[in-house]
Amino acid sequence: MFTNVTTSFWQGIRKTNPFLLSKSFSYRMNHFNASLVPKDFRPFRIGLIQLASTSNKDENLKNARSQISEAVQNGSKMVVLPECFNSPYGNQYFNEYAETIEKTSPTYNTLHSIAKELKVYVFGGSIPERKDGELYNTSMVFNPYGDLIGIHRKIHLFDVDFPGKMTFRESETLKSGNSMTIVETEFGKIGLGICYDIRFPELATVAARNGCSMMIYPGAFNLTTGPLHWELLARARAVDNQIYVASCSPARDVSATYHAWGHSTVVGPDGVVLSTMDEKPGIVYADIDPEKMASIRKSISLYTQRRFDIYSETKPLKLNEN
Ligand SMILES: NC(=O)CC(=O)C(=O)O
Repeated sequence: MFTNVTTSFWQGIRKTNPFLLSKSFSYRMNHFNASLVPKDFRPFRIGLIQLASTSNKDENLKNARSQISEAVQNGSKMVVLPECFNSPYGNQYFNEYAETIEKTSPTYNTLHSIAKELKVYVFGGSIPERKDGELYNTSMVFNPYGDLIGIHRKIHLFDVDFPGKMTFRESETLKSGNSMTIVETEFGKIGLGICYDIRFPELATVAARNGCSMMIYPGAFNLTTGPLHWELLARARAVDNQIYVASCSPARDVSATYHAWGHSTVVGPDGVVLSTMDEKPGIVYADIDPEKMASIRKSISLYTQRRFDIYSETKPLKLNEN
């Protein structure tokens, strides 16, 4: 009843103000809890491309194009590719496959043209990037006009040691990025991290406090860390911040030197897995809905209950030196 009265009041006003005829305005007017979500957040479908990456870059780029095309035909307005989607993942490959980020480079050129032709936001997984004599693990984001609207260089490098199981030291070949990345889209602001970045909750929290409705993480966990933490971390970042989280992995290739976990996943702002899959090639779809975020934020009001007076100051942990 209350909603009807409000709606007819605004319908009268809209006749006199063209701005109020905008899609954006009517979406917000019809959504009772819109004040609980970032003001630019709109509904859309996302498609995570769990690509079967090989050692053949041209083949990977062709395959990415055909999978993105399928995702767009199925209604995706935003697509995500996996970490190192156009090369094998490993220190021994980064230098050979690295590209500079410029219009003539094969991956830039392909992602730019896919985005433009298919009119879709492309979160281009990541590639080994060469810049000023250094190598980075870098993600490019293109809007539906084909413009490059974001570059994220993996901040936290994957240096881990599980004795007898797996050891990986990205820092042997890569340099770490030095800045956070938030891209502005017509569906709202999206924060971007690459794989190991998901383990650092501050990144997602700062992005969420800066108006991001979603974090996207191209990633390639493995058969040791995947079953342990892949889903847990995506759900944790979502529930901590009451935002959407999407993690996009390559499909598993048991003939490669690194075996990706797969299981690309989208988690809702309530921490529940919305959509996921196994380790094979495929596409994970999810409908991203501001109303769902408003609903969980209304039920559990973390945003008004935080006690910054108690814990706003954070300092690095001091460990014993010996
Ligand atoms: N590959 C990564 O960067 C991270 C990973 O596999 C993990 O954190 O586990």
